[in-house]
Amino acid sequence: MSHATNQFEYVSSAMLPTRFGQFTIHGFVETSSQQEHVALSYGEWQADDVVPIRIHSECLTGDALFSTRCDCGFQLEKALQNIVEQGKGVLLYLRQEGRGIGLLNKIRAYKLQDSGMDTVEANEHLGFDADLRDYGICKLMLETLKIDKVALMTNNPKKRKALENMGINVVSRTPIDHGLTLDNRNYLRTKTEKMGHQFDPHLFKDK
Ligand SMILES: Nc1nc2c(ncn2[C@@H]2O[C@H](COP(=O)(O)OP(=O)(O)OP(=O)(O)O)[C@@H](O)[C@H]2O)c(=O)[nH]1
Ligand SMILES: [Zn+2]
Repeated sequence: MSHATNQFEYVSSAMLPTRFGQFTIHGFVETSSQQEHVALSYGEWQADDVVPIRIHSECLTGDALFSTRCDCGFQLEKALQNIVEQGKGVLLYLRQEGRGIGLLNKIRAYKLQDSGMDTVEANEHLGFDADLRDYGICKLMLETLKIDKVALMTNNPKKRKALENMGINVVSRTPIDHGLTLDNRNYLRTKTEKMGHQFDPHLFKDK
């Protein structure tokens, strides 16, 4: 089965047992760039159901290498747990490393942050906007999985807006504020103050 749209294509699905439960992995490709993306689904739903989803942007360091410099790994784990606890849901795992600047540029940006810049200043110093991500593929992913209405796990209002602009019905938003560490406190504070992320400001009160 192959489902083509302008830019994205569904490729194939297979079972994916995980530490959290039995998921199915669905592969998609962005035809112009050949960038590969995946969605992990769990459980079953009817066409009219509100399905919990998490849109997660790739972070090799946080997702796979146990970094505490950001909150990504913690959020990824929590999202999969939440989905299993709710009995159904989908993780859309988008390969937009470093908010779209790529892994090696993220390492360059980290180096600048090591010498005092914040995450936004570092991106700008390298000549990038603070956030280059595109959520267009989510539409095909959700269509392929027969989902119209979603309960979105995020702290980032831009993701909600991106989905709504594509005609997806975002019925609710749940915060996913897990993974505050001493190493990422300033980073999370910058996301809240400069990028509009909806973290509880009390999290950053000086200890
Ligand atoms: N350019 C850059 N990217 C980063 C940095 N730290 C984490 N990232 C990337 O940021 C992306 C995750 O974005 P976040 O801003 O943490 O969170 P979000 O996905 O917008 O929002 P939530 O849904 O609330 O998690 C991943 O692709 C990470 O690789 C950094 O300092 N610089
Ligand atoms: Zn990260």
